[in-house]
This record gives sequence, C-alpha cells and structure tokens, in this order.
Amino acid sequence: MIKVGIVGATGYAGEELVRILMQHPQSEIINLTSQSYVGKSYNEIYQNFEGICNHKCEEEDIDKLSEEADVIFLALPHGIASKKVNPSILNNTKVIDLGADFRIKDVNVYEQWYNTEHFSPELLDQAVYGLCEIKRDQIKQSNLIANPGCYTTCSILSLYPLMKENLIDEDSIIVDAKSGVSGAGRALSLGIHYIECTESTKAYKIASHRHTPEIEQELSEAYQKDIKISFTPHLVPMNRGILATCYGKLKEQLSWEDVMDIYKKYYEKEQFIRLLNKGIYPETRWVKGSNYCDIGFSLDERTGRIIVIGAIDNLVKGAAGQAVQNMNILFGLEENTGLNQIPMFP
Ligand SMILES: NC(=O)C1=CN([C@@H]2O[C@H](COP(=O)(O)OP(=O)(O)OC[C@H]3O[C@@H](n4cnc5c(N)ncnc54)[C@H](OP(=O)(O)O)[C@@H]3O)[C@@H](O)[C@H]2O)C=CC1
Ligand SMILES: CC(=O)N[C@@H](CCC(=O)OP(=O)(O)O)C(=O)O
Repeated sequence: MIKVGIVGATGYAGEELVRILMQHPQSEIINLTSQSYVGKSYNEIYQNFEGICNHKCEEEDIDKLSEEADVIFLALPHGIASKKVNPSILNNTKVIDLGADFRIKDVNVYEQWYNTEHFSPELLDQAVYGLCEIKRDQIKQSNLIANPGCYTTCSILSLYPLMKENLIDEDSIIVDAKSGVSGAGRALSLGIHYIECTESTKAYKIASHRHTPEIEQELSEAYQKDIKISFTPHLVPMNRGILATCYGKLKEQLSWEDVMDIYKKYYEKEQFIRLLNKGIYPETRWVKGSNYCDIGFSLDERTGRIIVIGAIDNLVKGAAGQAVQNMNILFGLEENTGLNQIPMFP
C-alpha cells in the first residue's frame, strides 16, 4: 500500500483527494492535516464521510510526515508550499503540489503574477509540470510534481495538438473559460456568497488572471516559440465544472476530419480524454465527478477560425483526480487506478 499524507485536507481539493484515495485500492491515508480543525474527525467536517473516514485532523508537521509517507499531497493556498518543501523532504518522499508554487518555471513571472515571494526557487528545475497526458515520461522521473491548475488543464489539453502541429496563428489565440464556484475554494469570501453569485455570470480578472502565464508557458513549449494568449475566466453559478472555449486562426485550410486525425494522433489512446463526434460539444454535466476531459471542435469557414471546446470537473481532472493520476504514474500503477468514476448525472 502507498502511504499517503494530505496537507490541507479540509479544503475542497483536499476533500476530493480524500474521496478518491479512500476508494483507491493501493493507497492508505495515514495523515490528514488542517489549520482550523485540528483534533476534529474528518466526518464531522464533511458528513458525507460518516462511517467512512473518521481520521482525526492533525496539526501539520511536514518534516515528520515525510519520514512516514510515501507521497504527500499539498492542497494549500498558493505561496505556502514554496515555504514548506525542501530538499530533505524530497529525499524522504514524493510531493504532489496541487497549488501553483512549482508550476511556473521563471520565478520572476511567478512573483509578478502571484504578487508574492517564492521561497524555494532552487527547486523549480526539479519540479515537473504534472499534465499527465503530455508529461508522463518526465513525471515518472521526478519526486516533485506541480499539479496543473483547473482552467489551465482544460485549456492546454484543448489546444495542445494544434500548437504541437504548428497549425494556429500564434497571435490569434483566445481562451474564454467558465468555472463553477468550488473553483474558488472553501474559504469565505464575499464574491462567492450565494446571493452574490447565483443567477448571474460574470467575467473576472480580465487580462490579469494568474492562469494566463501557465497556459502560455505550456503552449509555448508545444509550439516551440513564445506565444501570448487572451484569457478571460467567468464565474458561473454551478458547483463544479470548467468549460473552456478556445479560438484560433488556422494557418491552412483543414477539414473537420483532418483536425480529428490530428487530435487522434495525440489522444486516441488516452483513457481520460474523450474526443467527441462531429456536431457534439462538451458540457460540464457530462464530466462531473469524473477524471475525463471532453473535447469537441468546429471549423468556422467564414472567419478561418477553429473553435475548440473542452470540459472537465475542476475538482477532479482539474485538481485531485489529476493529482492521483500523477501518483499512479509515480508509483508505476495503471493510470486509471482508483479513477474510474463514471460522470454523475444529474
Ligand atoms: N478548488 C479548485 O477547483 C482547485 C484548487 N486548486 C488549488 O488547490 C489548492 C487548495 O485549493 P482549495 O481546496 O480550493 O482551497 P480551500 O480554501 O478550500 O482549502 C485550503 C486548505 O488549506 C488550508 N490552509 C489555508 N491556509 C493555510 C495556512 N496558512 N497554513 C496551512 N494550511 C492552510 C485550509 O485549512 P483549514 O480548512 O483548516 O482552514 C484548507 O485545508 C490551492 O492552491 C488551489 O489553487 C487547484 C485546482 C482546482
Ligand atoms: C472560480 C475561481 O475563483 N477559480 C479560481 C481558480 C484558481 C485555482 O483553483 O487555482 P489553481 O491555480 O490552483 O488552479 C480563480 O480564478 O482564482
């Protein structure tokens, strides 16, 4: 059994990790940490775990935990992991960070977009960006995984084949994305109070969202040239889900079937990516609770643009599910171990 510790287990991403790992046949949760709920049973915080998980939440001691756990998941607000992770922890165990601290390779870009100091820039080189379908060979070699963000997972997977094949004009990319409210986490904040966000949809952090440099970093690597994108996130009054609608101008005329062949080249064997048939487009409700990323596209002959749409569950493929997929890769398990949840509907 893989001994697992979860630091920040009481947030939404942490809860989803517990839900998935409790059903994972090869994992044993040995430690759940919290800041506000030390001493409380997990099922008292999240009653869905009544009779299933009564671990007591502990005060975090990551150095001690690293001596006992085979892998530690960090599900903390950004800016904390870079203070906690150090070479001695990484000598003892593997770390999968669900936050942003080790995703951006250029520390200046991180500090500028996150408006905070990075406390362990020397570890950035050894961290691997854990987008499983694209980086699995590097993930296998690493002991520090930067689990991608939710908007970014959906946007990068949707555009990656086109960028890799150099098919889009690099100045033309627009990602217009929507998120459910759980994307904002469990901590209280005015914008996510029921009355403030229900029955309304809004764009936010326009031309300034922190996932912009993360998407640019990974698409630039695929394209082998620095690109810039316009990225606009929206808050939608639903619990879970990301829908990313991505636009780009095609460099050459292609048929729908040509484009599908390109997507199949990269994703046909990927069990968590579902390429949808012509005329069928992703919806968040069809991936809810699962680790799937659904992708569909259309060609607009009038404008020469391709429009690719991706959908994921922000808490699963966008966070905990992908983190467990990374754990499976790190430990040489089948990638879908513990991750075969069928999307829940309604
Ligand atoms: N929500 C989502 O859809 C996604 C989230 N992520 C990332 O995952 C991470 C966690 O997000 P999420 O679960 O939504 O956030 P939450 O706010 O729901 O949870 C945060 C967790 O961190 C703990 N925590 C908060 N501050 C501190 C601190 N100063 N020291 C130690 N522990 C602390 C909280 O403990 P306590 O409850 O005891 O206060 C809680 O367990 C973030 O980096 C987020 O960006 C990534 C992709 C998607
Ligand atoms: C709806 C909502 O507020 N979403 C969050 C998503 C960020 C997130 O989850 O952070 P990661 O970088 O770790 O993915 C936001 O826009 O800040």
